Amino acid sequence: MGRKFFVGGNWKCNGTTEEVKKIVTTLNEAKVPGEDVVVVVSPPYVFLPFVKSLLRSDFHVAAQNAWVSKGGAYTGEISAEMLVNLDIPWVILGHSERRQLLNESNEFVGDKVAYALSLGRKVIACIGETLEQRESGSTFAVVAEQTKAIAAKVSNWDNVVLAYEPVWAIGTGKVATPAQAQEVHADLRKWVHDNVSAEVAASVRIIYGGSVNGGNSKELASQPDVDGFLVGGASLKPEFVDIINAATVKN
Ligand SMILES: O=C(CO)COP(=O)(O)O
Repeated sequence: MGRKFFVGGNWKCNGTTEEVKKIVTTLNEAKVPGEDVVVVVSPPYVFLPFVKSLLRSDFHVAAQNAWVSKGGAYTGEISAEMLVNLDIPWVILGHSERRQLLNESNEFVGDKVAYALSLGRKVIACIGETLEQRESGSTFAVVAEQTKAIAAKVSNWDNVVLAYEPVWAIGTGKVATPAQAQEVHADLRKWVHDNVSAEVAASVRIIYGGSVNGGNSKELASQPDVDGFLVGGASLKPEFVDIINAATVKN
C-alpha cells in the first residue's frame, strides 16, 4: 500500500502574530506537489484558529499537545474536545521536549494518543532515544518500549503517524545520517509487523525529525522507510517549502 509522504512543521513555542502571518503567506504562495504530500503545520495553541483561518485549504493544522482525558479543572491544558470544537484535525503527542521537560511517561503518552483518537483526532506520535541511550546501544529498545506503550492503547492505526525523532538530533544541527534514520525506521516497521500486523506495518507512516532542513531533506526522503518529516526550526523559514518538495524523490 502506498504511503503518502507527510511533512509536519512543529513551530514549538515560537512566533508573534506578524511572524505567523509571514510564514502562512509563504506557505500559501508555495508550489508543492499536492497530490503526493500531506502538509500539517503546528503553531502554538493561541494561534491555532488564526492560522487555520488564513492557511490554504489543502494544508492542515495540528495542536502541539492535548490533555489525556476529558477537559475540566486542568489549568494550562487544552482538551481534545476543544480541538473537535475548533475543527483542528491533528495533534502532536509525546514530543521529546514534553517527555523530558514535563516528565511525560510512555504510559501517559499512550493514554493521550488513545484519547485523542477516540475523539476522531489524527495523531503524530513522537518517539526517540537520547544520546546516552544511543551510545549505550539501547536505541531500539527505547524506541520499541515507547511504541509498545502506544500500541497497547491503539486498536486502529489509520489516524496515527509515528515520528522518530532522536533527541540528540533535535535543534542541534546534528541530523541523523540517512542510514541511521533508515535503520531505526526499518526496525520500527518490523516491530509493528511483528507486534501489530503486517497490514499496519505496510501502511503506517514513519516520519523522521531532528535538524531536517532544505539541504538534507531529499537524501533522507530517498530512504525507503522514511515517509516524511517532522520539522522544527526549519518549519519557521521559507526552506520548509523545499522540505515539502522532497516528496518528489518518492516518485
Ligand atoms: O523536534 C523537532 C520537530 O518536532 C525537530 O526540531 P528541529 O528540526 O529544530 O531539530
